[in-house]
Amino acid sequence: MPWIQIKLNATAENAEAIGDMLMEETGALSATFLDAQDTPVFEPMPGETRLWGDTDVIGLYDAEADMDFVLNMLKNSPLIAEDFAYKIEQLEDKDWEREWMVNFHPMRFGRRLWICPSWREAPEPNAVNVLLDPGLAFGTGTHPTTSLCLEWLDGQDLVGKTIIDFGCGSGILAIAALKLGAEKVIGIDIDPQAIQASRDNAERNGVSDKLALFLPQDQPTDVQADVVVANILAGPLRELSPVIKSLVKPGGKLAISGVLEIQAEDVSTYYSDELALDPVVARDEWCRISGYKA
Ligand SMILES: C[S@@+](CC[C@H](N)C(=O)[O-])C[C@H]1O[C@@H](n2cnc3c(N)ncnc32)[C@H](O)[C@@H]1O
Repeated sequence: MPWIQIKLNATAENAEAIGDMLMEETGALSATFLDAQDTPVFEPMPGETRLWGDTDVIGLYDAEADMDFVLNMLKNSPLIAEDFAYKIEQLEDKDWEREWMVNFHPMRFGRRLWICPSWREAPEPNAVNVLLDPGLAFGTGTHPTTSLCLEWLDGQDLVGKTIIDFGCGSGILAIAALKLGAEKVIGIDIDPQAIQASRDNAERNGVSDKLALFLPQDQPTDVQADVVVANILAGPLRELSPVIKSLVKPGGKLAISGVLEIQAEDVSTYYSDELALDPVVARDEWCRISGYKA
């Protein structure tokens, strides 16, 4: 079925009310919010909607909808100025949630490791290939923080090691570690969709028996690993630093990412008391902090 959409500009204060109005009073099938200025909002919690100061609201209708009626309702709404700017567009029918798949290609990280979309052919069948479908979870390798972690993992000797992937998302780092020879990985994530995506991807790669997945409240206590990776954000990395450091065995290694380059010095201070830190590695505006626990 083709669709028709109307896009109008709003603010963080009135965007949600306009979205509700489009759905409740004008018959929109969905209302979505788009940053009008391309300002990044990093990782909302599951179920949380964070809006930008300058937000576009998009109402989606089926192609038969009477857009004159919709416009009339909008013009008479106290939420919207009478001379508001809008754009109406016809959309082709697509699987929108999966649209990003078109641009997801096999990518190499470090020397040995390839991340390949599960629906494409692996270009180097003899390489260490991770077949991935992130589903609705974060982690395809295209984000600099993921690529920094993948390259770091590729540079480690993981054979026979135990790994903890804190904030596992699609399971990309956990599965890469297993394919690089790790004996066992524990993946932890606050998002049940991430746990599901990690489980599906582990199965796809034939490593489910070596990957244990937990929501944080269920994670085993008193575990330690040879290698810990945590690609979350500066806030949780600061807050959870005592926990994350305690997960690293003496003699083990840690890599954290999800940190902006300008936050690196500050975040490092939360880890430098227990780990000998390597030089920070940056890519675009992001970076990786890694270290060794004596
Ligand atoms: C940036 S993604 C990283 C995904 C994947 N590991 C990668 O490197 O691409 C961060 C993941 O951490 C999870 N996360 C955020 N805060 C967390 C917390 N406090 N405990 C566990 N997981 C968390 C998010 O749900 C998300 O799946």
